[in-house]
Amino acid sequence: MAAEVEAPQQTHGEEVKQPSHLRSFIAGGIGGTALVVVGHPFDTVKVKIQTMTPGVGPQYTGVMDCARQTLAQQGFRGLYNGVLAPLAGVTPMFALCFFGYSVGKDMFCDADAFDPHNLKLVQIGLAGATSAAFTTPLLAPGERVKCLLQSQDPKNPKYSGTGDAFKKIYKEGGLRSVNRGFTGTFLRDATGSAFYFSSYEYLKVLFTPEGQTSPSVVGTLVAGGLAGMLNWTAMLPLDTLKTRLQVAPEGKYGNIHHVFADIMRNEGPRALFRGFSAAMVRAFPANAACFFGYEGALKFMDWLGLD
Ligand SMILES: CC(=O)O[C@H](CC(=O)[O-])C[N+](C)(C)C
Repeated sequence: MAAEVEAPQQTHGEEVKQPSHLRSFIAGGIGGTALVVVGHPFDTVKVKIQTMTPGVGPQYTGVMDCARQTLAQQGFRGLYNGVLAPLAGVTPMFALCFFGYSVGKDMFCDADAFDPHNLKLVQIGLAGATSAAFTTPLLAPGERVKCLLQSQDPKNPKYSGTGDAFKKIYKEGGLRSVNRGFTGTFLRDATGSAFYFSSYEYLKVLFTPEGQTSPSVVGTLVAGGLAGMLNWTAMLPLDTLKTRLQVAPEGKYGNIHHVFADIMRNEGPRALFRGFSAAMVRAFPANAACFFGYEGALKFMDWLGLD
């Protein structure tokens, strides 16, 4: 059942070598750094548009206008405001995510699961979903605080920053409150990661020219970008449920089923996909960069002769 990690696999006469857990961890961290470096300006634009108040402060007509105004007023640095926090959080999170995927391959993938002529996408998807077990304990409390800070009233903020929010939430409801949305975060990421990794492996094979073992740089970028978009398409409804649960006043909802019932009753299913365009605009370039960084790091470790 378990895939022989690092051992070349005989698949229709072709060798498919999977990176070890350690190499996956390192390359995943580098992929995560690339994701933040490329994705952060898109995130800045998204947050500026989301938080724009009609008639008050700067007004933007759309994504391009917001990017243009920010560049004109603050220069390139303006698009990278606040980049250190995601860099510190996302890099280890992606290292754990790719490590978890590697562990998942051992658990769910047959030795020939990566045979390019017969990819076992369900097995690869299960391996991808496994990554959520590794990232959720780190991510869920971070998401709870991030969502509270992003959604609070800027004129009457309850929290002054990340540390303050952690302290106040803990004081109000202990660890249970800090971890509110844990199950939602796990379900969201397990679903997204199943699509993320299985679609990436599929597209990687699709874009690999006959007789070669890997796609071109453009092939890797397109495969990564599309995998990111599919990840977000699959996870967005769960992301909406998780976020609503995490920012709700104490006692409003018991779990994401209650949030789902409430949304269906009062807003309808479209509300589950709110923020879709903003997520897509960021997803392609950010995840293209992520897989470019990941594959590049693996090649670099090969070149250095590191096992
Ligand atoms: C929510 C999230 O972190 O999605 C990742 C891609 C992205 O755009 O940040 C993918 N994954 C869930 C596999 C970490």
